[in-house]
Amino acid sequence: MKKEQAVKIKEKQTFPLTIKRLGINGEGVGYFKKQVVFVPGALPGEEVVVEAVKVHPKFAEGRIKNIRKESPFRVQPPCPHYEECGGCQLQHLRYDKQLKEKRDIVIQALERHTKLPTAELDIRETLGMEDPWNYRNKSQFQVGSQNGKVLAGLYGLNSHKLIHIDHCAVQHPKTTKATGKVRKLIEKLNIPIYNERTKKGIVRTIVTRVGIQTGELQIVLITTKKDFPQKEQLIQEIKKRMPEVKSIVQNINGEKTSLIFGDETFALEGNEYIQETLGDLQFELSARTFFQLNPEQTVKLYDEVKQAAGLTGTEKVVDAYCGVGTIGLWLADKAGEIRGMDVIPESIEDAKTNAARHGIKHAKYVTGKAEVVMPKWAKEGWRPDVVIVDPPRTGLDGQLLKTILNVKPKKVVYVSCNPSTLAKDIAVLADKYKVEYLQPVDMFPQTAHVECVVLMSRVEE
Ligand SMILES: C[S@@+](CC[C@H](N)C(=O)[O-])C[C@H]1O[C@@H](n2cnc3c(N)ncnc32)[C@H](O)[C@@H]1O
Repeated sequence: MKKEQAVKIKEKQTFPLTIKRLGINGEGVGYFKKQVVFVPGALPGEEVVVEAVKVHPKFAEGRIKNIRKESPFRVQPPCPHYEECGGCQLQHLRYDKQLKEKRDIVIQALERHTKLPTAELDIRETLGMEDPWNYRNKSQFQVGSQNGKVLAGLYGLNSHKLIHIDHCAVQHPKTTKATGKVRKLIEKLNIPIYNERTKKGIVRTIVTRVGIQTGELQIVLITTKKDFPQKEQLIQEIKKRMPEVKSIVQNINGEKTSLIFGDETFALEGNEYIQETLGDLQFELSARTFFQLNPEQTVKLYDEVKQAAGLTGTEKVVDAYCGVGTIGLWLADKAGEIRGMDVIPESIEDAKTNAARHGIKHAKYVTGKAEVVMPKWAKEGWRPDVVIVDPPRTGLDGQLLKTILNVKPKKVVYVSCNPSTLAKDIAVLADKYKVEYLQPVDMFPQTAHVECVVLMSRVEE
């Protein structure tokens, strides 16, 4: 029998659509004459009229023209920048439903990339927040100027238009307040702002991180050059007006790049780091180091990792992609030995300091790529019992997956911030590792992001 051909949607075509689910980026997903259509802002169960704005060979992107039947879970987004900003994708969905949809996003990724029977898997309810706002401990606001005014904020959704932000619904208010004060000082002192178009000027980005428990603030000025007019004045003014700032740091990025940080970082005033507390542990955080953005949820995430690892006090543990060593140190009282690695040298320095200050002697940290360091340890005959991985969104490198399969740890605990790469990596390990359970954790309420802790145990041979 001849296969039915999908009808091609045309650009600007308008058609009705029933939204079936949310896609990985939080967009509504529906099917029009067998073609998949992604519609930002549309919610499952809604009947919408959409206009096709872009047609690709395998899918189309649509824009809501009107909503014929609204989801009962649709709510008014509280943030005035929500429509144009693009930092959050789900503010228009009631929070308890966000948690359910995030679990569904994980299930969809597993169905797409693995052969696992998702209906039989233990996929737990997403762990959410009591108060899912103002949780982000770090802001990275681009700086721009308009009619002599200095602006600081984020680039708009799919655009290079800078959205000036004074209040952000998911940022901790201390970060936005501090950024606002620094922005005003830069304006007052007439310090040249970097222009994205002409590639001229000095100040590119203001990064502000707060220790939510300690109250300490760090300001990082990312500039194209080391020296600039009124630099000393700016430092003195920040010191005078913002006593809670414990660290003023400069990072130089003179490249024509969209990367935020350059390679050179140094303190201008105070320490190079701030301190933050998680549970009973204290951490030093340098400017370029990764530290979880939502400390309240981080405690839940790390407790889940600890429970999944199920250590008894003797095990050799790898904390791969360790950042400043947080996960390994969280588990240290139950581990025989911990080895961690990260590509950022400052993170490894912080990890060593953090271990030393807690008197943890059985943790060792090295700078390097997980996919290089793990095979080296294996070659030296060091075999871990438990491997914890917490990679960036790109997931695990093929070489690391191979090494895990070769060294045969009893357990792999996978902490993932991207369900697609998580599912692809699970598929590679699936013959030798049984997925015991998946625990989604909501580290980023109001966005489509979902974190997951997965326990996999080695199948007996
Ligand atoms: C999601 S963060 C996790 C950090 C840490 N586990 C935590 O909870 O704070 C990922 C970390 O992986 C590091 N990284 C990126 N690529 C890497 C690689 N190939 N090998 C080792 N570390 C890497 C980054 O510098 C970052 O610190």
